[in-house]
Amino acid sequence: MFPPSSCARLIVKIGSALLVDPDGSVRRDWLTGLVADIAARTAEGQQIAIVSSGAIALGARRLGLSKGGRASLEDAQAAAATGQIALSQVWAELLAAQGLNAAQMLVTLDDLEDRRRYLNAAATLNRLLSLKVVPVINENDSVATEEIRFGDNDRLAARVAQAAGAQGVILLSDVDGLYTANPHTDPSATHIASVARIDAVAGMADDGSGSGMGSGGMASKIAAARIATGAGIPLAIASGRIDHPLSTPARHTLFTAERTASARKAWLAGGLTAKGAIHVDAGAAAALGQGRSLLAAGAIRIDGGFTRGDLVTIEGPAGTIARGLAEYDAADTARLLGRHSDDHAAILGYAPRSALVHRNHLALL
Ligand SMILES: Nc1ncnc2c1ncn2[C@@H]1O[C@H](COP(=O)(O)OP(=O)(O)O)[C@@H](O)[C@H]1O
Ligand SMILES: N[C@@H](CCC(=O)OP(=O)(O)O)C(=O)O
Repeated sequence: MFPPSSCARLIVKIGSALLVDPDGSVRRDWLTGLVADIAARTAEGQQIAIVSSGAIALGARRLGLSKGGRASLEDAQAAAATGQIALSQVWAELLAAQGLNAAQMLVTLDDLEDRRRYLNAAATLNRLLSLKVVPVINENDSVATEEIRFGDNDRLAARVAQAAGAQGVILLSDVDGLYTANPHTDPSATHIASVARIDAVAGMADDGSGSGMGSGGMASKIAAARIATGAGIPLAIASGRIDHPLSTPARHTLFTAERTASARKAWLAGGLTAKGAIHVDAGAAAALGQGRSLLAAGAIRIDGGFTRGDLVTIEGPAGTIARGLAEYDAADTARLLGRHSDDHAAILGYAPRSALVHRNHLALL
């Protein structure tokens, strides 16, 4: 599928029904096979982050809560808190058996919508992946309130893909893709292999979760596809109802993303007003053109009073060359101008980011 081995960074989202049996136990054998796939890909150099659902389903069973723990927000939050610790334990154990370190990240909608927190989460993800750790991510259900919840991990996976600068997202579900209608209720529904225009398929999803365990359903997967492809990242919906789903070719639906660069550019530029500018020398301008991050050594001066996470333009000798998100506020950026990365800690007195604008958060114009 698309094929995932071609993505240097891949986000794999796993729905509740794949992780948890109806009796409330973890589907360990299946998960062991999936983790073996992850280990094989990691050994080949691919970086994989997992978005794992299942905390509520697992916790509800342990606490004996009705309606899968979804009778009330309080129940769901108690179930999530109880299930999450068990879920993390299983992931850590199975990944360790393959010689891999697991890292848990629990995030709320706010964490990825607020620029500064988004950048922090992105930096953490980036570091974990570069350290060959497997991040296991879920929504922080036990603290997120109803208004601010993602409520489904499909869209969370798409946002995580943006934050990680991933090249692909796979949503593993109990269904092998999008059909013209819900295949469980409409026998005439036919499978769709590829989607280029999301508006054309938006009406095909039933409300709610087919398995009754998750919360998203197909509608949230289509919403996730809109977010991912809008950021230039292709997304596939594939069945996890097979052993070794990441190494077995199988039918799936691929939402294609065209014009990656301009989609990213649109995402960065969309709705945001630049708060300042960083002027760079010709060497830095050339490095940006080759897809590198903006290092302080090539920066000459700044304009504006931006803070960390604000959109800034990057001005080369011949005019504006890029837009990106500042890793430091204006005062700290000014102190770092022209200085080598090794000196940053001594100048600022705190652990520095390596770049003024990271390439994952930079769009060339
Ligand atoms: N057009 C559609 N094509 C495929 N599945 C659909 C469609 N509309 C609704 N569904 C339902 O969506 C379900 C997948 O969503 P869900 O159960 O929430 O999975 P997950 O737990 O993997 O997020 C399918 O099993 C199916 O019942
Ligand atoms: N954060 C929730 C998962 C919510 C969710 O999206 O579930 P699913 O539709 O099965 O992927 C949990 O861990 O139970």
